[in-house]
Amino acid sequence: MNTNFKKRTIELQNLSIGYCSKKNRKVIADEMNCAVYSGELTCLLGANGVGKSTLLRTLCAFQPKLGGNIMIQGKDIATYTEKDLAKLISVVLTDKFSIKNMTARELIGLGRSPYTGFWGMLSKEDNRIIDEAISMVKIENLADRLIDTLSDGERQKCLIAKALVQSTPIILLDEPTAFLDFPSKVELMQILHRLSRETNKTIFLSTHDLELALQIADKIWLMDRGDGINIGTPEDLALDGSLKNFFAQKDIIFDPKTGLFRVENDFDKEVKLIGHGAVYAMIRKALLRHKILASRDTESEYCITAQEESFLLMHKEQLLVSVKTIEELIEEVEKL
Ligand SMILES: Nc1ncnc2c1ncn2[C@@H]1O[C@H](COP(=O)(O)OP(=O)(O)OP(=O)(O)O)[C@@H](O)[C@H]1O
Repeated sequence: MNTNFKKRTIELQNLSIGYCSKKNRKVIADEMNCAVYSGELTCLLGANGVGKSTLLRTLCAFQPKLGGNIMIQGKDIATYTEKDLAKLISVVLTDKFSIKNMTARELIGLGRSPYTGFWGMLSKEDNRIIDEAISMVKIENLADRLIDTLSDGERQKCLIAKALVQSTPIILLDEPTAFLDFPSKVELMQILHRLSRETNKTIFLSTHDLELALQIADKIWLMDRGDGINIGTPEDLALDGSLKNFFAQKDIIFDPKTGLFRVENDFDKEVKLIGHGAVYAMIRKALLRHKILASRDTESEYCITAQEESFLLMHKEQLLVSVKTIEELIEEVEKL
């Protein structure tokens, strides 16, 4: 992809975000200087309460900034009218809402209102765009259902389709994968990634689905209360140690070799494991979960040999037992 094509569509200049009441000024994050680019899927990661939703709400002007500037396509956000902004930025937030007597298709159709006016009739072209979004998010079966009869995940998909029909160059989403089952999470992230590539849209979303974000996002924003915002490709952040430090927590290890997180178990038994491929990896994984370290490098009197159709448990040279499943193997090793 031609990188010149990427533009700084959202720019944070010395931005300070938070909440202000008559008595109180609560700064959530400040001195933010960074940009979100078009043609990229950018994922915002951070602990609960760090300010991800606050940042997203501030970037779409749903709540006032405390200081600094937000530039959208090179112009201060304050200079846009509400109507202009609706043609520039579509937003999916996490706020719960209740709508009676409206079908999913009608709700999605509201995404066209910047072009039709709220009560405006949908044109043939509007309906084509709505059909396209419904098929992109794969909710054809929900289109005629009433919104308040849908599950949280189904509703979330409708809101995403509504954002898509708004046909804006920028889409902001607050935890869009939160209510989705795993295949739907993967599918949605892939749709958003593809959309950013194919249509050069700027897509910026917050998520707690770390592994998915690390695999699919072009850029990651790590938001931290103390260290501010650290930005890079998932791979740069892995190599420079940022991810490791960011998630440094007891029992969670970021493995830069695989680029994945793993749960670090203490173990209280060690067994030598001979085998290879998926069987080796699965036995090792299952035993680790049971606090038993098993690897080819382990020194132990006990040894498991993974064969084609059975697993042999040996003590020195003597066969103790031969079993067929990992479940049986775990039972036997736990007896040692
Ligand atoms: N209306 C409000 N007034 C004052 N403080 C608020 C308000 N809304 C949120 N906060 C506080 O601002 C901080 C950031 O909240 P925010 O919802 O942005 O975090 P988040 O990173 O999105 O968290 P999560 O991952 O749990 O959704 C939190 O400490 C929260 O309690």
